[in-house]
Amino acid sequence: MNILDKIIEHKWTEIADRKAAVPVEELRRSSLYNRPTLSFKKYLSNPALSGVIAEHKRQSPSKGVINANVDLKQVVTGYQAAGASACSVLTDTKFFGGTTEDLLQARALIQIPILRKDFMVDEYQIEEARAMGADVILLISACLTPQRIKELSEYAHKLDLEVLLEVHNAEELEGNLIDTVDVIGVNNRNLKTFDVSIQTSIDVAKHIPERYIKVSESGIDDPKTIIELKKHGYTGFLIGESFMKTNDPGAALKKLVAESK
Ligand SMILES: O=P(O)(O)OC[C@@H](O)[C@@H](O)c1c[nH]c2ccccc12
Repeated sequence: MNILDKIIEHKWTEIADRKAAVPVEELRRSSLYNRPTLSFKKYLSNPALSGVIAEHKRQSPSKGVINANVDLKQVVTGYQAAGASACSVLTDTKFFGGTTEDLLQARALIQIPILRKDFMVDEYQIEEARAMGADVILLISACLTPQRIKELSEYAHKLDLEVLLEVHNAEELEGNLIDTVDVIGVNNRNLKTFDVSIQTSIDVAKHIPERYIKVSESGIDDPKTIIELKKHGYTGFLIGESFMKTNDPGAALKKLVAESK
């Protein structure tokens, strides 16, 4: 079993436990559930912002512990102050060391869109994302059928959440270009093997229709890479590790953005 299969297998157990602990009606009663959401697309296309979706990530299955002493407040407020277009917060606990509490805390601290970064396979998780104060969810093509991507993204839209569709190749893109998907992200990291190559974004770029904002995800740590990706039409950059491994992630973002202009 590859790592993605293991994560998804565990997700179903986690979802069953969470549904039993907190019924969906209770999620819908939470104070953040009806807040007006922020448009991820709008923030990503604001030229006054950097295009960076800056990620809060303590650990990952591929890198182990990235930063054991992170202070979430310093990280997310630093990202916002440095011009992040949005913030991505990992909420998966078992594999990434994130929590629901992380997203709730981030929501209370920043005013830019927040992506709930998790492995979404069930509508209940979208309800949770709404109740946590997220604005956008991630749907990963590598672990969903086109039919499920359609259903989950329509569900997200009904709750006023936008959708970042993650693909890793042109085949995954095909059949998933539906109206309720808002932004296309190309993951440079293969979630089954952990291989990282920026070439993935370059290869897939030409298959993405013009109407979508293009985001390149993972393994970005160098201004030259951003400059190269921009040439291929990318205006969004999802970056975690290279910021999180420093003791001042906001400053690292500011430096990378300044150098890639
Ligand atoms: O830390 P990096 O290499 O900058 O990558 C960030 C982000 O792209 C990565 O965390 C990610 C992209 N897609 C995912 C899906 C699940 C978990 C994590 C991810």
